[in-house]
Amino acid sequence: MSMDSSMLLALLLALFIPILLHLVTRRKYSSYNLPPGSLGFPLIGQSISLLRALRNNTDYQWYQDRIKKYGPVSKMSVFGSPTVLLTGPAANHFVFSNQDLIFTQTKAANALIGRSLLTVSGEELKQVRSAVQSYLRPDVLSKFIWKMDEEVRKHIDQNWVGHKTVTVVPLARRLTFNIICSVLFGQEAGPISETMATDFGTLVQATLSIPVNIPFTNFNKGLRASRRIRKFLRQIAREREAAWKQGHCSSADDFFTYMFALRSQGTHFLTVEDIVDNAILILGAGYETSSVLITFLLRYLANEPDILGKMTEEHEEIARNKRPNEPLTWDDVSRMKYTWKVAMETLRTVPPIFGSFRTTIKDIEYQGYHIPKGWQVFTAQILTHLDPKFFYDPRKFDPARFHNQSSIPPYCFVPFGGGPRMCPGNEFARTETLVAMHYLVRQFRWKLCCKEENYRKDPTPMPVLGLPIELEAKSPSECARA
Ligand code: HEM
Repeated sequence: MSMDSSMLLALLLALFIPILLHLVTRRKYSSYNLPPGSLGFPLIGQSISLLRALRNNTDYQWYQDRIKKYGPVSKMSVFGSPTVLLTGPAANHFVFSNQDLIFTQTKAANALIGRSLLTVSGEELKQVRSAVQSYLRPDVLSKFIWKMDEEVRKHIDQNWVGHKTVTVVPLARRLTFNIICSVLFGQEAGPISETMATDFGTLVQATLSIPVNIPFTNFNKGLRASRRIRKFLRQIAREREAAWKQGHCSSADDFFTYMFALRSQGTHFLTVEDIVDNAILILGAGYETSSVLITFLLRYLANEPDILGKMTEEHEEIARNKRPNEPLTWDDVSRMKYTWKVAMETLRTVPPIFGSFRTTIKDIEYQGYHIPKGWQVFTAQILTHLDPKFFYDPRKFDPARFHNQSSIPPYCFVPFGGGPRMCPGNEFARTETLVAMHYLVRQFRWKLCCKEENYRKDPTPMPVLGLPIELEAKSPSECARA
């Protein structure tokens, strides 16, 4: 076939496939009132266009263009499935709470993470969710706060002190990974996190890849990393199980022992393999998201001297009541109220997770439109976070808007999602972020090396250069207790 004729064929296919698909869909769902919009090409649909918008950080405009064209409910096709984009707080509530919707995971994530909270359903889901959530609840976390404190100080001493410039993204990732390993694995967390850090980066990177196992693809690298992580954690879990059975460790020591103790009480029936898979989920879900928050806090604060000043005062006041080197307590963290408002404003403007996907388990209706069984529904957090109806002057970075949180209508501020699948790690993220900020703002001043550094969402937000900053250590009298 000549070049011209193959191009002609490609052009004809490009024209006719969407038309054909449109006719097939129309026929199959002739009695349905489907939302407006187009499903685009089979499999690809609007995925490339949405991913490109995320990468260029133009996703808000991308959604707005759709809303202008089709209204607040529209159909499209992303990540291999017909999908309905729903917008606004009522849509957030619907997606987070409707019982006919189940959590959607990419096929790649399923293969990489295994049989976790994300893949089970019914009674088993309730049991696993409650077990995982109970390990991350405030009264358990309050016992681990000294570990977070220790990890933050060690990290700062090793990676920040004595440096004139640092690149924040890799350091924030390393810090949050070390903290989560320390809280999940207890005493021997150091070598565990050393061994798994690189493989986890590869695994997380592969969760949105095309799930075809061809050598050297991201998916293939992710699978190999996931196998190594699983083998390593399985070995540790087995050792902990044996130690626990012999009474050599207690349920308060680490996540594995805690899960074995719950199992012995009949709270859940997970195998060692399942417990390992859930540990992989918690690690994967927890470290990158929190590192985004710390990164963007540092980015905003570099340009907001008044906000940084108020925050520093809050931390100095807390430090004044402590002995030198005394670790932070739960009570200290509860007093970091202004800092958490600054963090919430950061989460509003740069939510680490771009949206929530669910899959319908039967035909459902939303605002008069039918959404067939097996389709996805999707909401993007940024749509309510940047809507001037809910947040006055939404592009302005203004933590004061969180002074009166009851003025924010329900389901408008949803960085941690909502409903029964709301992030169980929200308190964990809050605590580690506040501990990290306590030591950073008291020990350093910093300037952005590149004032106009853009960021992309890949799919988590990330400054394109990794946020290099110039550091200046505060004098000992300025940070006597840090
Ligand atoms: C700033 C940090 C964080 C943000 C913004 C965040 C955000 C989210 C969101 C939006 C969801 C729900 C997604 C949906 O509804 O589709 C979620 C789920 C989840 N998060 Fe987080 N997260 C953060 C930190 C953490 C941490 C530190 C952990 C663990 C220690 C964690 C563990 C999880 C788990 C296990 C799920 C799945 C829950 C389920 O399927 O029921 N997250 N997170």
